[in-house]
Amino acid sequence: MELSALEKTSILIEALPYIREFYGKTVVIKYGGHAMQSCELKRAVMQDVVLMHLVGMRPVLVHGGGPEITQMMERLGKKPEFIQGQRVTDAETMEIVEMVLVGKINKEIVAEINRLGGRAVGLCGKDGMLIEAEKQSGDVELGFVGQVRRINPGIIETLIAEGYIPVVAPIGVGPEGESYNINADYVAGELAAALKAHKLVLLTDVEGILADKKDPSSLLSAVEVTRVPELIEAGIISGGMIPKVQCCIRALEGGVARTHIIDGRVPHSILLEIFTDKGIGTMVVP
Ligand SMILES: Nc1ncnc2c1ncn2[C@@H]1O[C@H](COP(=O)(O)OP(=O)(O)O)[C@@H](O)[C@H]1O
Ligand SMILES: CC(=O)N[C@@H](CCC(=O)OP(=O)(O)O)C(=O)O
Repeated sequence: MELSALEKTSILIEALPYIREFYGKTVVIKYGGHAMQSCELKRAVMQDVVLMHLVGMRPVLVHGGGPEITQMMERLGKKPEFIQGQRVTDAETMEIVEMVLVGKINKEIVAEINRLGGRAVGLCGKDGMLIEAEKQSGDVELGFVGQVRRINPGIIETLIAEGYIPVVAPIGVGPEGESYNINADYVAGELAAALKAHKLVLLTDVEGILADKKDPSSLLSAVEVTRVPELIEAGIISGGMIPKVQCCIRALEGGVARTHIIDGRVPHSILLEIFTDKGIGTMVVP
């Protein structure tokens, strides 16, 4: 469908209030591996990020890449294993995780944003000591799975101030310089809190939080933080959705104004979320 010049102009004018609302505001976007399915979708996400930046927002992208890590492990003859949604990460797996996330996916995203006219810089938690981490505590032994000890957002703030779009791979650095594999959702929540972001948007492969996982029409458009424990207890929120809500809660506690879980399979879903009244997906609210 080709739009007329007048239609294009009116779309821009309708976006004005939203551009004004978000001008100069930091928006952290978590781009999950399951929403990286096709080249077209990847490009649409990068276009959204470039456009946000061009109209004066300050997007920061945190990416995952779980399915690609799994594929690479299988190619190298290793069997991926997950406990409570987290990858069991021995030393060899840690090397693979770092190669795939930092060496491959991070650089692909940076190259695509730059090709589209943005100026992206790729980082992992080791750069500027961005993500200080430690071995995850708990009953289960997950090897080099880490938890965030401290975010040092200085390097991100410097890049934003200089007009760059930071792209962050979720690898943390330990006291001895060792690498830790951290779920990208947790990194996004902690980073949004440390940056006092205006908004956190998590892109995933479902419509949002569903009351019935098999029924997309059961989408919960808003979920209050106080309801989350009972939803987890009842098995309504499970698996990969648990880190996502936890990450939203962490961000809200850290002063982030709005947190959203939206469908990354819908082209330009970030723009639909930001530039329309409708709102899509689930908003996690205090
Ligand atoms: N209540 C729920 N509503 C929607 N999805 C849910 C729910 N509970 C668990 N899930 C699962 O969470 C998954 C999203 O998490 P995950 O696979 O880790 O995505 P990503 O790669 O985007 O981080 C969904 O595909 C779905 O299987
Ligand atoms: C500890 C842990 O599980 N880390 C994740 C890191 C990548 C990630 O979070 O990717 P998605 O956002 O695509 O799920 C992993 O190894 O798969």
